[in-house]
Amino acid sequence: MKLQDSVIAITGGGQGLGRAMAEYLAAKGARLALIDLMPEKLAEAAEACKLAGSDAKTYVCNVAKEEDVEQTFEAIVRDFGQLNGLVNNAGILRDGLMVKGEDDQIVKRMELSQWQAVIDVNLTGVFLCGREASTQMIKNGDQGVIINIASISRAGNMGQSNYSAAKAGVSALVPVWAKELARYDIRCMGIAPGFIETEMTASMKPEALEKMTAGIPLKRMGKPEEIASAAAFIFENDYMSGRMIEVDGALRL
Ligand SMILES: NC(=O)C1=CN([C@@H]2O[C@H](COP(=O)(O)OP(=O)(O)OC[C@H]3O[C@@H](n4cnc5c(N)ncnc54)[C@H](O)[C@@H]3O)[C@@H](O)[C@H]2O)C=CC1
Ligand SMILES: CC(C)c1ccc(C(=O)O)c(O)c1O
Repeated sequence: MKLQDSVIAITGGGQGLGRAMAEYLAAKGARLALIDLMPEKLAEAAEACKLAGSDAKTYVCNVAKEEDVEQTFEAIVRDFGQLNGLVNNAGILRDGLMVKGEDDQIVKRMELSQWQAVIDVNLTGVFLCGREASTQMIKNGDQGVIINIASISRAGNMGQSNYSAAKAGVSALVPVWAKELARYDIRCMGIAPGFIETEMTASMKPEALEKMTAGIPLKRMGKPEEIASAAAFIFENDYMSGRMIEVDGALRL
């Protein structure tokens, strides 16, 4: 798929990896539909896309709410007249051990609400956006690509029952959608990033950062642009579908 003039929706496009992907794809001529909960962050990200040389519109939407997602994707096609890509990137963390022995007691450390919040956004949100984006692409007869952003945590990371389960789930959806949607000229791929430099990691204590990077074979965190260039590669290569690309500096959990 040519990125020039294609219309790509990015969830969680207001900051972090979502914004980095938006700016990168904008510089390659893609037109962006940025979806997020935070209107101020969306406005800043859209401005950055315009500075990068392209068009961007913003949509305030909770990806975990069916009605929000339906209205958003209808609005995107109304505004742009087409939809060629979706990056399912919005995600949250609510880490905690499942249970812990404390004194003589076993304490439940991960609340059901903590589990459900992550499943709602990171798994159900991906399903809802994938379903609505593909519905609009098919209705409109648009060639399309869906990219699910997973994580190396999909392999199972301590303290992340909720997050690992959701990321394993969105990885499993990749071959399912690749098979179901191929007949409509829609491809589906996933990216599983390792530790990437973001505002969150920038605010970590230097000792903690050093300890974390020491465990990465390439001895550094990834850069947001390295995730963005993987996304661009997927959009531009029409024979890629149904697979995960791991961008993690060779780290295995
Ligand atoms: N930063 C990292 O090192 C890694 C990140 N990832 C994944 O990459 C993706 C992006 O991560 P970051 O940029 O670091 O996160 P971030 O927290 O900086 O940005 C996430 C964005 O998603 C939005 N968002 C959250 N819940 C939402 C909802 N219900 N509806 C709409 N928007 C919502 C937030 O407002 C925010 O703008 C996530 O899926 C994360 O799991 C995976 C591996 C490593
Ligand atoms: C444990 C993995 C690599 C990880 C680390 C940090 C974030 C984040 O800040 O959002 C993630 O989403 C992760 O998957």
